[in-house]
Amino acid sequence: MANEKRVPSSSFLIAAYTTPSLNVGNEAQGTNFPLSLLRSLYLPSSGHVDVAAAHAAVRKLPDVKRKRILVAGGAGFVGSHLVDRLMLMGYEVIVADNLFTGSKRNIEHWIGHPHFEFIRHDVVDPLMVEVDQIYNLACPASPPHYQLNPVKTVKTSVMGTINMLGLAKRVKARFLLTSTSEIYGDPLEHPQKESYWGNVNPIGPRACYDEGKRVAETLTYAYRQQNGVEVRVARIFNTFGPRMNAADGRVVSNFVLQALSGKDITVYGDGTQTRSFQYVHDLVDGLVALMEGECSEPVNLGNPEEYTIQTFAEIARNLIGRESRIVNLPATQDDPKQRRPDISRAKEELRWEPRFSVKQGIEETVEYFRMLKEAGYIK
Ligand SMILES: O=c1ccn([C@@H]2O[C@H](COP(=O)(O)OP(=O)(O)O[C@H]3OC[C@@H](O)[C@H](O)[C@H]3O)[C@@H](O)[C@H]2O)c(=O)[nH]1
Repeated sequence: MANEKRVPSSSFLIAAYTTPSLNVGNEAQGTNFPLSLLRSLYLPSSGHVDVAAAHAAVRKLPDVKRKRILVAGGAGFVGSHLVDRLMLMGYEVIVADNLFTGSKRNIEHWIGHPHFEFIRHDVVDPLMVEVDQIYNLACPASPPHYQLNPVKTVKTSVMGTINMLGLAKRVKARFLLTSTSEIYGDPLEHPQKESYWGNVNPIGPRACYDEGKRVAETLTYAYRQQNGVEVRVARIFNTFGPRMNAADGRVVSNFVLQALSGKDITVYGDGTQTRSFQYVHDLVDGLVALMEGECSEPVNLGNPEEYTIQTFAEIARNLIGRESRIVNLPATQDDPKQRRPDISRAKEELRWEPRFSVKQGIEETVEYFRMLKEAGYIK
């Protein structure tokens, strides 16, 4: 693969990109693939690519095992990585996405594949398709994006989840909700276990997302109880990686892009707030393990490696090796002060835990954004 021959400038990156044997996923769960194969789906290549002629090879499954899977929000950052994995595993995948924060570019390498279908669709409207499983990832997830139109964010979480659950009920599909660590709000318990009920300001600027996802969880268990729908709930902690929207506004893409351009690295507040960051391929492993497994309780999916935002800014600057200054801007309202998942349930029930360190993930992400810049996709 072309990118493995490149010699990136930082010694960290050299180590990461000359390890061709690195795999993602879990062999027993069929999610295992070489990292180099996944990279080939998101690292830009030079020149023009005939996408229809360039589909990656997918596993051949017998008809009875080839599930039909709907991924709502499948053109987004996490959704598109999930789609890659499900396609490579040999399933038939339908992506429904309104392309509000998602992008066709994230899935264009599957367009024209006989196992793949894209529907431009907003989940606030009902959808009827025959499927065996539904992953509901449809919702803006970055704070600046979800706060842009808070009413729409609530509608997407609530009506979108009702529509997807209604579909699951009608076609007897298993349903997975991607919930969030944000349902714990500004947590008074640390680290956060699934049994913690949270500390959410119901009328603050984050409420449209936090409360929207809390109602989505309520709806999920109500459909289970009332209609016998098979449900799964993932509470996703901060996730980063290739295909984050460059204008996303979340901390990892902001810091990496700022450091790559030699601009100021913007820490909101005093930087003592903490987050725990997981690399996107680990999350995808966890989502598939949850969907395929037997656990119907909510499950935290995150990497317990916790950093203050100030330290994280220093890591970004040191890793990328530019002369960026770290500057402190005003804190945002209701910003959670600490966040770290307790992942005992995921370990026990799904046999899942993150395999990428934050450092490895950041190296991969830096390389991704560096290549996007070099290819002229972003400034
Ligand atoms: O440029 C920036 C961006 C962000 N930050 C800070 O970095 C921390 C993380 O902020 P992010 O915007 O990346 O993400 P948050 O943790 O606030 O919310 C996230 O939570 C979990 C997921 O469900 C969602 O992806 C998102 O809502 C916050 O303390 C934020 O104030 C900066 O200091 N500078």
